[in-house]
Amino acid sequence: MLSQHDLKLQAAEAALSLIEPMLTAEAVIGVGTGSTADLFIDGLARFRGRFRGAVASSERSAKRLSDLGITVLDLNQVESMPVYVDGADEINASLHMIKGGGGALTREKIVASVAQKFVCIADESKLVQILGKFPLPIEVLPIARQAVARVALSLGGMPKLREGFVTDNGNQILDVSGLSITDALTLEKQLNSVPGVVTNGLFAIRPADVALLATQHGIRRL
Ligand SMILES: O=C(CO)[C@H](O)[C@H](O)COP(=O)(O)O
Repeated sequence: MLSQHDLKLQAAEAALSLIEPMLTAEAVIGVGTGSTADLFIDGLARFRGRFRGAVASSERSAKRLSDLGITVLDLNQVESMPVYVDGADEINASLHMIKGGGGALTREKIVASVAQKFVCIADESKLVQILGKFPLPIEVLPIARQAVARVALSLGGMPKLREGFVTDNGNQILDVSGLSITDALTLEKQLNSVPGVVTNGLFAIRPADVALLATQHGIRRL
């Protein structure tokens, strides 16, 4: 029986096999945040020198990349990226996701938006029919915390401030539980239109292109 760590490693290795042909001297790889992304970063170090560098979606991933000798580029230095690889907290069959369990949702969304392909890596437990069991993170400007919380309540959610947590952008996170998200695209747009919301953790406007989900019997590709 494979542990969750083994499954995450399996997904990370599957992504490395998928992206290996994209590693050229000019290629910049977009790299996500979280325990599965960490395993991807560790494996990416094997290919150091075969690609230009990486753009990270968090300070944490940037440090891990540079500690392993991978060049970390600022997104402003990069025009295009063949691929962005990241984990998810939940993913559905439409490849819509909830992300931001690690608090890096805004930079994740920005880096993913520049990449040609978004590869989601996760263990199969992240696959759900309906998004929303995992509390939806919303990054908010501190001044807007209560105002955004009231909007979340009006939508049927239960917002909770992520205590003692500050994002890489200096903002706060509300984790909203109790939402049954049947139309992720509409909710993503609706929440992003609330003043003070930096972004929310729904990835439906820009879903994944491929999901590599590790199971006890190998990789399931969606
Ligand atoms: O969105 C994220 C971080 O903001 C992560 O991708 C998500 O939380 C999954 O993390 P893990 O790979 O540790 O399960």
